[in-house]
Amino acid sequence: METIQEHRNRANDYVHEVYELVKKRNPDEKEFLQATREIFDSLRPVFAKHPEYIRNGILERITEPERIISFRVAWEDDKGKVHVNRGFRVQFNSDLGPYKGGIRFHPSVNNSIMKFLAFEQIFKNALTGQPIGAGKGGSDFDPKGKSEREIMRFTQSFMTELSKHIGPDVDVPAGDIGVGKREIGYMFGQYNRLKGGYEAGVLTGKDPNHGGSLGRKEATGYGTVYFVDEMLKENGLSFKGLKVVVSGSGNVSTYAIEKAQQLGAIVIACSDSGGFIYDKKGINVETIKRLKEVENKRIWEYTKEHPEAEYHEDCSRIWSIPCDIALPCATQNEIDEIAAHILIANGLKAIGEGANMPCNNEAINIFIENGVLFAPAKAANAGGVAVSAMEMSQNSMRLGWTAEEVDERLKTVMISIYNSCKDAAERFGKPGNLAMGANIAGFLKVADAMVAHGIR
Ligand SMILES: NC(=O)C1=CN([C@@H]2O[C@H](COP(=O)(O)OP(=O)(O)OC[C@H]3O[C@@H](n4cnc5c(N)ncnc54)[C@H](O)[C@@H]3O)[C@@H](O)[C@H]2O)C=CC1
Ligand SMILES: O=C(O)CCC(=O)C(=O)O
Repeated sequence: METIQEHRNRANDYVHEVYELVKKRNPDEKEFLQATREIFDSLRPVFAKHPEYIRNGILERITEPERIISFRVAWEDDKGKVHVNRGFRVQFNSDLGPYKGGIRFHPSVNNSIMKFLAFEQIFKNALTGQPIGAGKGGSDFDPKGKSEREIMRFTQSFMTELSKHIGPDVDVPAGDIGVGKREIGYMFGQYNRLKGGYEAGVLTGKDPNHGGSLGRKEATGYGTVYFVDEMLKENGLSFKGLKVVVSGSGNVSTYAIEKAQQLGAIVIACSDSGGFIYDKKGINVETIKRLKEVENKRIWEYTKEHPEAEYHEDCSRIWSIPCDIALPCATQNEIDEIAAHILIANGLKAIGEGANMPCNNEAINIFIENGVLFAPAKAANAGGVAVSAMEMSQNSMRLGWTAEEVDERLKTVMISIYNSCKDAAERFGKPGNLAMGANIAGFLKVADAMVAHGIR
């Protein structure tokens, strides 16, 4: 009989050994290594209790994508000049369903960023309880400054290659940074043109007037706020009257601002990659929607209509504004240890990750050690992909649910994810640590499926 200590030692050795292997195999992929490190640190108690996962090589397998597709995307600009970008789709894990995850168009896109995003998606998608595997894709194409027609031509060229690798039961992409319902519309049109039919379930995040689900646009931001609200309630707090800072002003940020305001919060700041606005009376979210969704303008233009608001360059300084709740909803690694210390010194009570991996691992530890309520991305931003899975269901059934019905289902999913994280954290000896709870609860679901499906 092995002692508990022997189980622990074996689990630690296993985690250490596999992490070294992952590092050796992916030496230059810093975002991917950051994401795997964060998961690995949470899973030690799981391997101490479940040696069968060690026997089945789950960590070795779950950190290697099932498939990575990388391809050339050539397109012509309005002046007839030819450009070449690189396209990616990382099909990471299909043990729970078809690969599912967004497409990002941003100049920073590379193998490491695609892999970290697809890896995070494994655990997030498992937490939703819906039958979806994990993937992510994108291109280093920069949509900034491109004309409508250039975006259409690029997107069609991107889909011409991607279409060979996706399908409603194979891989179902959606939007992410730089990809909204316009780009999804062009991709959907091109996919169906190439296939010679109409496969509604091949993409989600479509326009609700053309095969999409009501409520998908709002789902990630609303879902983040529902999750944080549940966490606040459990700790005797609520959004009412609290000051909130939200980074970004895109899809996730806008609807996080809207829902936080509906719950009584005063949202005092938001940003874009150029800088941030500070409006101490509260941001006018309708102005943000018009500026960003309709007019495609920069955030500083807000101050033209709201002269009481201040604009500051350097978006990273948004975290020096004193607030009770921070909702980072823009991009990865926007909060480091310095920003974390500033937020805490200014009285931060809670943080909800709307973006993927917006806090680095040091910042997460600092928040948790200092008693800040921490809602981790894999759980808190899962509302978007959860409603995407609902869009897939509606497409299969060839019917559409009302916005109220989708919102009710979203709320139920977010509360259920909260409870799964809370229960897993308690069961594995770290009550209240939702980051660890999310990693463990998501992992257990996928690991059991991987054992059941055999070594492959
Ligand atoms: N769209 C979705 O349903 C989901 C998105 N996410 C994540 O949420 C984050 C935001 O995605 P979306 O809102 O869809 O993208 P988006 O393209 O609609 O908006 C991104 C926003 O962030 C701003 N931004 C970019 N870099 C910035 C920086 N360094 N500092 C401040 N602002 C910056 C942009 O100007 C823009 O306002 C990403 O991490 C994405 O992976 C996560 C789950 C689902
Ligand atoms: O809705 C989806 O399929 C993808 C959402 C996504 O990319 C994410 O959760 O990060």
